[in-house]
Amino acid sequence: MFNPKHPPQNLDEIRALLADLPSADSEAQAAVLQREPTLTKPAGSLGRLEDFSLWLAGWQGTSRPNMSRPRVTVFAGSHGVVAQGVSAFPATVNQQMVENFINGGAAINQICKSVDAELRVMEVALEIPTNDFSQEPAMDDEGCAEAMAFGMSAIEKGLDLFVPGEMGIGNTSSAAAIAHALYGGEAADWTGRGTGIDDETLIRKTRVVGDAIILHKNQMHDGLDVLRCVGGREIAAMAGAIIAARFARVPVLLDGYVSCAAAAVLAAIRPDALDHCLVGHVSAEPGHSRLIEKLGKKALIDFGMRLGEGSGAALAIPLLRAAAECHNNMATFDKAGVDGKD
Ligand SMILES: Cc1cc2ncn([C@H]3O[C@H](COP(=O)(O)O)[C@@H](O)[C@H]3O)c2cc1C
Ligand SMILES: O=C(O)c1cccnc1
Repeated sequence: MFNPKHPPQNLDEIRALLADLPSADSEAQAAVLQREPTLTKPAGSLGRLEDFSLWLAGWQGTSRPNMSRPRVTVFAGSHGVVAQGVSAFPATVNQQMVENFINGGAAINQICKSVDAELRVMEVALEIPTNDFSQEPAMDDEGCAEAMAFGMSAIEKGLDLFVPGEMGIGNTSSAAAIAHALYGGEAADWTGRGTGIDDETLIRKTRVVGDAIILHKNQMHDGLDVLRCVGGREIAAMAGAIIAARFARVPVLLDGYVSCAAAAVLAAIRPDALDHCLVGHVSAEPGHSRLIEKLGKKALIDFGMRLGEGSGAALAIPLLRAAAECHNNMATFDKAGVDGKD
C-alpha cells in the first residue's frame, strides 16, 4: 500500500505499487446507478455526463461526486535532448515560463481562473537537464524514481480532480519516443511539430526519436524502463502523480500528448492502471489522437490546442462539474411531481 511518508526509492518499488492499485468504489457506483433513473429526464439523456458522474463517484469513493476542488499542477523539467535541435525554442524558456506561471501570466493561469481550479507549479530539478536520450538513458533508475516520488507529493486526499500539466522544452520528443517505444510503428507516426518546428527540424526530430528507440531497445523491458530511457523528470513526476492519485481517491484528467505519454507508461505495465483517468482534450499534435486510441479513451473536447501546461484538460473541467451538479442536484420525478414514463 502506498504511504506518502515513505516514497519509493527505486523503480522496483514503483512496480510493486502498480501491482497493488485500488479499484473503484463499487458501492458508490451502485448508488449513482440507482439514483440516475430517478432524476427528471429521460433515462440516458445526459449522454456522457452520466458516464462522468458515475466515473467521478467511483474513483472519489462517494455516492455524490464533487467538483469543487480540482487542481492543476504544472511540472517543469529540462531535457538534454534539446542539444539535438528538436525544438523551436531554447531551454531557457523553461525557467522563464515558471516565473510567468508564478506571476499569473501564462495561458494556464487564465484558464484555471476561468474554470475555478487551483494551479500549482513544481520544478523537477529544473536547473539540471536530463541526459540527452539520443546518446544515453535520460535518467538512471533512482533518478527516475525520485522524480516520480516528487510527483506523488503533488497529490492530497480531498482533491476532487487532478490535472497533470507540464512545461519542458523538448518534451514532445520524449512523448514521441515513449509512444514509439510502447506502440511501435514508424517514428514519423509519433513525431510532430511541438512548439512549431519547420520541415527540416521535423526530419531531424523524427530521426532522433527513431534512433533513440533502436539505441535503448535492449534495456526497455517495461513502461518504466521506457520512461527512464527516453522520458524526462516532469514526465516521470506526472506518472508518479497519476499513481498517487489512484491511492488517494483522486480522479485524473489527462491533458495533451506529453501528459498522456506519461500515463501510457503505466498502462503498458497494467492495462487497468488508467481506469481512474479520462483524457481532457485531444491535442493538435498528431500523435496524440493515435495515443488516445491506444489507451482506449475518448477525449472530452477537441479545440485544436497544442500547448501543454494542462491547458486543454483544465478547459474541460466545467464539463465534469456540470455532470456532478446534474447528478447531485436535479430533482427526482417524485420530488418534482413530474410524471414518469408511461
Ligand atoms: C513560451 C512557451 C510556453 C509553453 N507552454 C507549454 N509549452 C509546451 O511546449 C514544449 C514542448 O514543445 P517542444 O517539444 O517543441 O519543445 C513544452 O514546454 C510544452 O509544455 C510551451 C512552449 C513555449 C515555447
Ligand atoms: O499536446 C501537448 O501536450 C503539447 C503539444 C505541443 C507542445 N507541447 C505540448
